[in-house]
Amino acid sequence: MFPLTVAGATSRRAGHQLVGPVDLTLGGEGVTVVIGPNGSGKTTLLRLLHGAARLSSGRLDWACSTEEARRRQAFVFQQPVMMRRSVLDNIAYPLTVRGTKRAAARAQARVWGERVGLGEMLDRAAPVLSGGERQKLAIARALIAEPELVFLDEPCAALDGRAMREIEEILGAARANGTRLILSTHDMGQARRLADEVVFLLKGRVHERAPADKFFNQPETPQARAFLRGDIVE
Ligand SMILES: Nc1ncnc2c1ncn2[C@@H]1O[C@H](COP(=O)(O)OP(=O)(O)OP(=O)(O)O)[C@@H](O)[C@H]1O
Repeated sequence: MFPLTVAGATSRRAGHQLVGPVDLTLGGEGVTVVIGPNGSGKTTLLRLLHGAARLSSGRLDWACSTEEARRRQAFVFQQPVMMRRSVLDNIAYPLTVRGTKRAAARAQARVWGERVGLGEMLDRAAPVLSGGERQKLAIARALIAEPELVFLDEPCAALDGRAMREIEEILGAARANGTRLILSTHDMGQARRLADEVVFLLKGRVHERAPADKFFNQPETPQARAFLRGDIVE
């Protein structure tokens, strides 16, 4: 499915350009972390790449058909939606909608639930989970169908250090397993820990893109330097 080639992509709403034009080529390996100030377009860009937001102009070309690419990717939303069923059934859901028999889907969900540290909670109702537990559920549910690419929009927003560390470990294991990850974060510590490369957005456009080492040690633009210092960048 890779590379994904994005050319002149824009997203407009009610006459306002939210994102773009964006030109990017994304290869099939590693972790891309999208950073930028509030409102710079991180969520919109991830949704555009995933096909969950409409392209107003420009192109988005996968190496395979768009339908095939959609089947091979998953998206973890900032506030994951939980069905009013057990944790186990929520994790199993992507398999059951793909036609896997219920018992097999639940057996596989048990494996993934344990892998993300929810082994003790599989029979609980999903809506009562804490924020960190919900994120773990959402990640297990995203990974269970073994997608090649997973988008995560602020996967650790409002989580404490321990929950963040656990989720980063899960993402590290997915990366080591060959899963391509594209995620947004406000947390520069997390960006440094996870990123192979950084895409820095400003006003809906890619302001700077670089390998993580280069971006964090020698950012090219004054805006990226200011952002990394924690200054207000608009
Ligand atoms: N459905 C929408 N209709 C109109 N404007 C929108 C819509 N969704 C997002 N926007 C606007 O588009 C811009 C980019 O928003 P987006 O949520 O992508 O930014 P972000 O970088 O993810 O922000 P944050 O860091 O605050 O989550 C913002 O100005 C936002 O107000």
